Amino acid sequence: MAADVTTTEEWQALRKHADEIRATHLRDLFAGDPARGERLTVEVADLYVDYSKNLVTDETLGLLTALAERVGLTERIAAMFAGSHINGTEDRAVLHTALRLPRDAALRVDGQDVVADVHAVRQRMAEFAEQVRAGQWRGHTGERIRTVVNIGIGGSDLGPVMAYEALKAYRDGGISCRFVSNIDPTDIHDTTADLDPASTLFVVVSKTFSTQETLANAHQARRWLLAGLDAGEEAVAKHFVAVSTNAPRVSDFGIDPANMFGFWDWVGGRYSLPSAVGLSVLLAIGPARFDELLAGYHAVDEHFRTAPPARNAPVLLGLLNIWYTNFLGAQTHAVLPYSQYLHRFPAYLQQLTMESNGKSVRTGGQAVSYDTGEIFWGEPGTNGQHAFYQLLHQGTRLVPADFIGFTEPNHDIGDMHDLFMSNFFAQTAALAFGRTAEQVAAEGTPAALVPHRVMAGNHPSTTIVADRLTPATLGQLVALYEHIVLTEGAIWDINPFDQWGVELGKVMANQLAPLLTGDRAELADLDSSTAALIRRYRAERRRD
Ligand SMILES: O=P(O)(O)OC[C@H]1O[C@H](O)[C@H](O)[C@@H](O)[C@@H]1O
Repeated sequence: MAADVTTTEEWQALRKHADEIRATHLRDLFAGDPARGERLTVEVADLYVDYSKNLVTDETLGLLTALAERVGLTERIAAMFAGSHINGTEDRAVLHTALRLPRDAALRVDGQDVVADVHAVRQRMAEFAEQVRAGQWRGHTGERIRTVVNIGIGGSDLGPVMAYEALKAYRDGGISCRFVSNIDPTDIHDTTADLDPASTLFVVVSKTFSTQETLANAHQARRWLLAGLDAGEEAVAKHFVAVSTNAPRVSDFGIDPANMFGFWDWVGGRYSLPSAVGLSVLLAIGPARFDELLAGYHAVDEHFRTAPPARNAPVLLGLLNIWYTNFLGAQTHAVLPYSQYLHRFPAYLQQLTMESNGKSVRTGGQAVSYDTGEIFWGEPGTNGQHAFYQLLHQGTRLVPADFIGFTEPNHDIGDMHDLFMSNFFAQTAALAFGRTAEQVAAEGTPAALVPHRVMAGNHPSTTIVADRLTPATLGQLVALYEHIVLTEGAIWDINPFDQWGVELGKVMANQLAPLLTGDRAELADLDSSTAALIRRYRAERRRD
């Protein structure tokens, strides 16, 4: 059993060192090292990562990488790539990296040729997508498919919707996508309201094919389709395909297994975008672009697998997050993409990071004695600037922030992109260096206002820049964050690949459902709050 990480000398050294850093300002760190802004950077594939505006010195980075070595991070990375069952509570390998291995790679896990399996599904997906995009696959009435509705939730929704939105500039082939996730009936109602069933294809995505929300939405979609076409069950085959690991349940639903695209239990839902779960994105952008997305992921996988910790971008960024969470007291982490196309990226990262590392039990079953799981949040710039940046600049909390931007816009209009990016560069500089009382006074500010206009600075950020938002750079960004998650999980000695905490709410919702639908009346065994709420609800719904 591994020792509690807080008892290691590396952790203790970092704790002591944190006191020194608290007394240091980024202004001094930059003044003392004119090359800092170029030195504390790392390039990974097409991403330029500048971590110089973080509250660290070379000593901090040395101590953090020593901590990583102490907990065996390098071995853990190797174990993941090799297909060891590092998801201990479910006794599973963790192999989302295998989804993006090139065709000529070799990986056998538990006796299976994983690369051959992955590429066989990719091939079927590509062929299907080409048929739909070319108008060879048509709906029941002979109409071309124009709209794809992805029905799924959690990892079966957030990855596809994020990537579809991010890659809108690469859409071709005449297919647009919509996404239904919530069991709130307004979601499917509004999403289908103006659609023509004859030209609509539903992609039902569920790893387990047992998720209440997804099944309820899929059943409603089927009713909507058959009513709209005035057709019988035979129409389903041309308008429904499934993505799942569970073939029997897919066929129970009435989808022909020939129209199912599989994946494997070694792909966690929140890591599943590069599997068949990305089918709706593939339908929108085509197989060649989808391959570029996966190649982008793979480039960062290779970097993570082979680069030494001190030059390894996901390792460095993961360790910085540990530094802020466990030594400097940060509670949250802002992610601020300067790209409107990345507007769902923070929501996607919330599941990736918080469902992965929101754990309080170590791999061996002991309770943790330290904070885990950062709280990720954010909005695209510049919208965030006019909303919550005030707190980042002058509030009392430490909020490390990731700024993500692109040199070239997807649509170049006048000087708008230059104006946009001037905000991007200005914000990280303003956060880091602020404005002193002397500077504010020298501008002629009335004395009483000076304290209000002082910007303390010293607010840390990391800047990630790529030339352009492309399928490849999107894959690189996602893989970067996936591996940051693994790095943090290794330091915290938790399993980032299970999600037992989501279960209780699901079980209880299933128990309560008959009380709301009127199939069961007895409220006596409920707590008084829940019983009163349901009594009131039922009275309003006139079920009593
Ligand atoms: O893909 P599904 O099996 O339908 O699961 C959808 C989602 O359900 C859950 O509750 C899990 O917490 C998520 O990790 C998962 O992505």
